[in-house]
Amino acid sequence: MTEPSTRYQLIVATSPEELARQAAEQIAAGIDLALAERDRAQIALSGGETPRAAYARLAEEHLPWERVDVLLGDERWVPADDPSSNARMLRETLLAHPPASHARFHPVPTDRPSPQASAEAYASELAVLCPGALPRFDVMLLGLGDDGHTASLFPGTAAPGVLDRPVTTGEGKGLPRITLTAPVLSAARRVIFLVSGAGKRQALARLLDPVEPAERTPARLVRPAGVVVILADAAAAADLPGT
Ligand SMILES: O=C(O)[C@H](O)[C@@H](O)[C@H](O)[C@H](O)COP(=O)(O)O
Repeated sequence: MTEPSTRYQLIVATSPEELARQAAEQIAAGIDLALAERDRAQIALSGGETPRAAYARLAEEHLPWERVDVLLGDERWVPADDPSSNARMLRETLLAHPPASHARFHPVPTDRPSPQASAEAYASELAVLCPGALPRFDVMLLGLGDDGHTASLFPGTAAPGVLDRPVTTGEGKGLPRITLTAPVLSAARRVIFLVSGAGKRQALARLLDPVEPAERTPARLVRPAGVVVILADAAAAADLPGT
């Protein structure tokens, strides 16, 4: 039986400021929905460069941030103060000032003796924060690499094929990594891809192509029950029909 096809909602922003605003609004809406039903919300955010402006914009949202658990969808296995650390990027943007700095941040523990030990420690923390067979995040913000990866599920590596645990190790762009696995990305209540730049044009077109194999574009492994929101700028969306 073929998988039911994932439904995508594409929103094309006409400026970097609008892209950041749209992303902040989508994340804030997911948090609001969660907090209307439960005491706390858990969000998983992407690393890389694209989301910086969105996180700076999100930091201004007046939400009950003390009720929000902020985590990362993936992390480079580097010290917390390393320039390539996603945790460092979050501390410089979203978590730099109130009100968002009142959120409870759970960085991937990259201070363990090995990536595997860090992955196990992160999985243990997840089991407490999101109890149940599979951690279910309220919001999952994902980036898209020009090679079709998302989080640290890189094509040609083992990580995209790890389906029996919530966290695994991987490698990408020359760095060892810790990443949530495809089942966790897909279990999220609200999945948002944030994609910017002409360099992502082919990867975005492949992500939206129903016959694109996930082996070549691991971002296609993200198959939530609900609609996947794709926030893109005009440069990334240029090849898409109707844009
Ligand atoms: O740790 C990471 O590198 C990210 O989580 C990764 O999945 C990122 O979202 C994409 O590589 C896009 O990165 P840019 O936004 O820098 O293009």
